[in-house]
Amino acid sequence: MLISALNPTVGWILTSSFSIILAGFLVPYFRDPYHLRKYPGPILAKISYAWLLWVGISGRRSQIIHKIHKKYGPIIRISPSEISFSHPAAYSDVYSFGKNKATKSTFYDAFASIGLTNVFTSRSKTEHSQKRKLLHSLFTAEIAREFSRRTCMITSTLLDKWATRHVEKESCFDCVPWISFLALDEMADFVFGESFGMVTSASDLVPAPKDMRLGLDMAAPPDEYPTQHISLTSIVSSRETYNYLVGVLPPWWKAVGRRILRVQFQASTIFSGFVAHRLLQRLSTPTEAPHDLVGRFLLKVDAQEDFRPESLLSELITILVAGSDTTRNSLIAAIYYLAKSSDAQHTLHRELDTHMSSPISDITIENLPFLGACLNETLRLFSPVPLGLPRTVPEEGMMIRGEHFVGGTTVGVPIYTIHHDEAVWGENPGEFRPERWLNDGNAKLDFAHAFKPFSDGPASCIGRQMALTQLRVMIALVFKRFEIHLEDPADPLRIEDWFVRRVTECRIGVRRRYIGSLS
Ligand code: HEM
Repeated sequence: MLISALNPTVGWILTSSFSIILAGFLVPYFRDPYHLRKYPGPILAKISYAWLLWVGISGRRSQIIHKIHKKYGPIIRISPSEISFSHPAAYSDVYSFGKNKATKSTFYDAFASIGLTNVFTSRSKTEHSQKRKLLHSLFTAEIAREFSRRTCMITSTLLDKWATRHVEKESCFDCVPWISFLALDEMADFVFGESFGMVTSASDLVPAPKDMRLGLDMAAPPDEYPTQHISLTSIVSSRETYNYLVGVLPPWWKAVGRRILRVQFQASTIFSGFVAHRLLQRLSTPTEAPHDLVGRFLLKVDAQEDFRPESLLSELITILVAGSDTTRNSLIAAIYYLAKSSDAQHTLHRELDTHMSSPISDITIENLPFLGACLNETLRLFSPVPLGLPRTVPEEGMMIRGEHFVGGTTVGVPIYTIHHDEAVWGENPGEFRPERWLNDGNAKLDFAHAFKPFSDGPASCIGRQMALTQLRVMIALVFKRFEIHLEDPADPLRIEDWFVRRVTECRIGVRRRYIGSLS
């Protein structure tokens, strides 16, 4: 009003701009192309993608969506085109195998590295199942068991370092960087047959090509171009932040997001160049009986003429991150919960002392009930991948929880929310209670329908066996060797929510229980 009175032209421009912007939000809302107007949700979420973006940026998406479900009910609208379901029964409707099931949404496009799709980013069902078939035999339970010996070795090196640096000095420390080194080293060993050496050097600085375009040139000899040292853990974190935030944006805003998040986008290129460099080094040292993923992959595709190293590179970029980020944060969470609950830690100590042999045997580790219960409870309570993995309803539409959704609608069931459902887990789903997983002989435990840390169906986690074996071994080794306490028992676990929940700090103290290393 004031501006109009002062200058009618400025006032007119402002009023018109405001009306156009408002119409831009309200016209799609009233046109309702996805027939979602009847579903409740925050008003801003119904008319604009800004709400979901804000929730993403806040780093608290899982808690906010969980709260919104409590407020508005089991089926809510979280963006103009997206619906979230909180009932565990919706999980199989959305994600299980089936003819007319939903496919991955455009959210996954942001995760495509070097311009090529991989098993994680393929949205076409046919392409996804081809890629999945090719990788399937590289992730068997047998391979996971074999790899557990390497996990033992690398973990024991880390625990030796803790013993000399922190037990002797009785000092508390942040275990996050250490466990980041451990998880990345293990994944490097699994993929390339050799760790990045981060645990040994107690540093995340690794050599990468100075010019990433050269690194990505699969024809360039890897040892002939100049390198620089990069901080691998910060590069991986920046890359994940970028992928997640650009992923949340609607397709026509993704280009803008890429410009705004230039620095994080660069991290993505640097990481791709680094992995390409490692892959080229690995390809230049052939082995006859390979025990790494690259070697096994090459044996498989040997007969195929159309093999391109770039397509293997694209898979490796994803596997290295998917396999390290998830296990790293899960292990830190397990350490935190056990350090906080002295009863649970003592029960675990007793079980490990009674049954765990040295050298560590895979079979004993697999059959330790309390260890298994601690791991399940961590994966439930922490929920390493917390969000409703976004799926697009196929053209012909689909039924979810008895409701029909039209083609193009995005749907998801937040894993964090079903992991905290009071109807399944009881009154205090926010508590760490490993006992809930132990059958006392009376109750029949039936949590499978509401326990989905690795998701379900054709795109569920391919590394599930690997992750479970690795985590069991690492938790067992850590607690066989040390008694762990939190520096400040009142400290909450500091978490940021991205695609994978990220622990930002966890300060602990360690006391020796066992002299020598178990490897
Ligand atoms: C605690 C550890 C882990 C958790 C909680 C976890 C969780 C998940 C989840 C929920 C998905 C589905 C994602 C989606 O549909 O968008 C997934 C997919 C995937 N995970 Fe894991 N993961 C873990 C460890 C691993 C490991 C160790 C590897 C590899 C070594 C791995 C490799 C993958 C790959 C390649 C996919 C894509 C599969 C596909 O789309 O077909 N993950 N993971």
